[in-house]
Amino acid sequence: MLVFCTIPRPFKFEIGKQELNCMAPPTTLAVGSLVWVEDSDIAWIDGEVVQVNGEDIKVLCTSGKMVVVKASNVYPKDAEAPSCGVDDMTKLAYLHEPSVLQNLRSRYDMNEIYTYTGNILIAVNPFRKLPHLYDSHMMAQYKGAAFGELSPHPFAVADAAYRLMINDGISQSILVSGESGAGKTVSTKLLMQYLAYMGGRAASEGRTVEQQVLESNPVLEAFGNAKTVRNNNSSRFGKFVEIQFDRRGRISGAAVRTYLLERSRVCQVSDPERNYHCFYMLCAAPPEVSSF
Ligand SMILES: Nc1ncnc2c1ncn2[C@@H]1O[C@H](COP(=O)(O)OP(=O)(O)OP(=O)(O)O)[C@@H](O)[C@H]1O
Repeated sequence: MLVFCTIPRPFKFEIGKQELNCMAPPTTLAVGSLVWVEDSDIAWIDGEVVQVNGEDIKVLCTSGKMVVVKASNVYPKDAEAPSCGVDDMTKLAYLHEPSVLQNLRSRYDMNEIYTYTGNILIAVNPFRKLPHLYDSHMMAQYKGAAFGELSPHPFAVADAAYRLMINDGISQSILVSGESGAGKTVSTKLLMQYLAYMGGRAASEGRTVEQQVLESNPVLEAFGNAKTVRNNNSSRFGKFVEIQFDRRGRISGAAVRTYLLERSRVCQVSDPERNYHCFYMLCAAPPEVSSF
């Protein structure tokens, strides 16, 4: 059995600063060291230490600005980090917030929206369609490939879970987490699409379970999704998707459990947000459907 759980989170950088600091090797700051300092406009900016005066560090930023910051607020920068980033952040010399963000940004600039941190997949929402990433050719490539062998991808996560389930005979779960609009719903659909590909039955066998699960999404979204300031199709409920497989690894059943629907939205919506899609669909439907 495979389950997915989508959990909306408040906006927060996933890996806490403290935790990351612990992972960074101790560094000595000296004149000439390359560092990251916090910036009110662009979050983090890199620069070079030009003066060390006890706890006070003077940094010449790449923007040309000179700042004085406390040594505890300065993070070392890896001068040898590849400009195209790394596909697994455990390869970074420093695993602190600016280094992680810089790596994600470098990859994003090259249309690489997925990055691993060990066996965790980080997805950066591209806010545009990238169909070549998800076609059947791509699914065929990930089928049976060792985790980490190909570029980071939700298909690799789904494939690893599927194979663990088949080989070890133990149920697997995939947790999809992120702030509103991060791409949880899209990622979950991709995972389901891949599992339907792996465990699906031939079209000749009639309307299959995986088809029914994928087709249930628009209905669930009509009643549980709404436009918010962060996302035009925001899920206002948590979702627990369970997919059951038979011994041969073919999908035999599925269950979708929903919880914590934001019920107050039905009677109270603040502009420019909207009520649940189903109400607008009913109003837009031809009279014979809406009077049904
Ligand atoms: N991998 C992707 N490729 C292209 N567009 C994406 C991708 N992921 C997300 N998007 C875009 O971002 C929008 C928001 O994503 P999604 O609805 O999955 O967010 P969410 O995390 O489920 O948000 P919420 O918690 O509000 O429901 C999608 O409607 C889609 O337009």
